[in-house]
Amino acid sequence: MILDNIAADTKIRVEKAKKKVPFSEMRMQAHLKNSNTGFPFEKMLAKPGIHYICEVKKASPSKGVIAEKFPYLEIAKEYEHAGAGAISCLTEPKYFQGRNEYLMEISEAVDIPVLRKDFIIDEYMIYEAKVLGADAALLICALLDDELLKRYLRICHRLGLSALVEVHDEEEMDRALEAGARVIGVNNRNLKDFTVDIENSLRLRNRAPEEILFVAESGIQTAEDVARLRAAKVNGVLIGETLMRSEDKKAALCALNGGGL
Ligand SMILES: O=P(O)(O)OC[C@@H](O)[C@@H](O)c1c[nH]c2ccccc12
Repeated sequence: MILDNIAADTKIRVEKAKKKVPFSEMRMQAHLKNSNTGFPFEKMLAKPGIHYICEVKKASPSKGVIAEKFPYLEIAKEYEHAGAGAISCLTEPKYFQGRNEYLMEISEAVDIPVLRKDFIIDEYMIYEAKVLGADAALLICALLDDELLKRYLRICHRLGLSALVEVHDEEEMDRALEAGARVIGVNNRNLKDFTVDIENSLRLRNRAPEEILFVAESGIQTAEDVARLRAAKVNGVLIGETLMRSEDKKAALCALNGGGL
């Protein structure tokens, strides 16, 4: 499966990174940063209504290159001005053409929380996320066993980073809850065949208790999609491709929100 290949490549990437900045050094740098953040990503999602996590993504394994022109800083600022609640920034280089620098520069340039979107398979990447300026990091349930998931959640929270724990089905949802996830994202994209179905989020919504912040991810294209998720009391929607392909991000976000934001 694609996820196995990405995980294998990510492992090689992390080993290389550790040669430049060793683990102990990265961890120390992360601990030098302020951990008393108040978790702005979670605070934003906890406000009433539905919130938009807008993704800065050049390419993906399912779609190839999405944005030939990729002025990532401008895109991030446009999202912020359009009313985004947070920005999701891909840092995976091979499959998504992301870069750590994008995250670092974007987090400097905007005032809203920034999520590191990557395939975290080593705690080094959590410390790195903190050093790069992230407010939140994605933890993909399918890549981590129960023990690691718990451990990585604890590391995130100690650093003042929120963790968006990504699940695909009931079993992973239960694992995420058991591990102590405070924010759960349901990915509507099936990573085996790349089909997307927002029913996945709608179906899993009620399996998480009220106090858990809930994000619907992937394949969100229309105001009707957002309206259905809003009605299901989803706290946030993570949208990439639809916005990346829109010339006018503000107009696109307004339209998705049903006419205004
Ligand atoms: O472009 P879309 O279909 O709106 O999807 C955004 C986001 O959900 C998707 O990029 C994503 C969801 N989970 C991921 C994990 C890794 C990389 C990317 C992702």
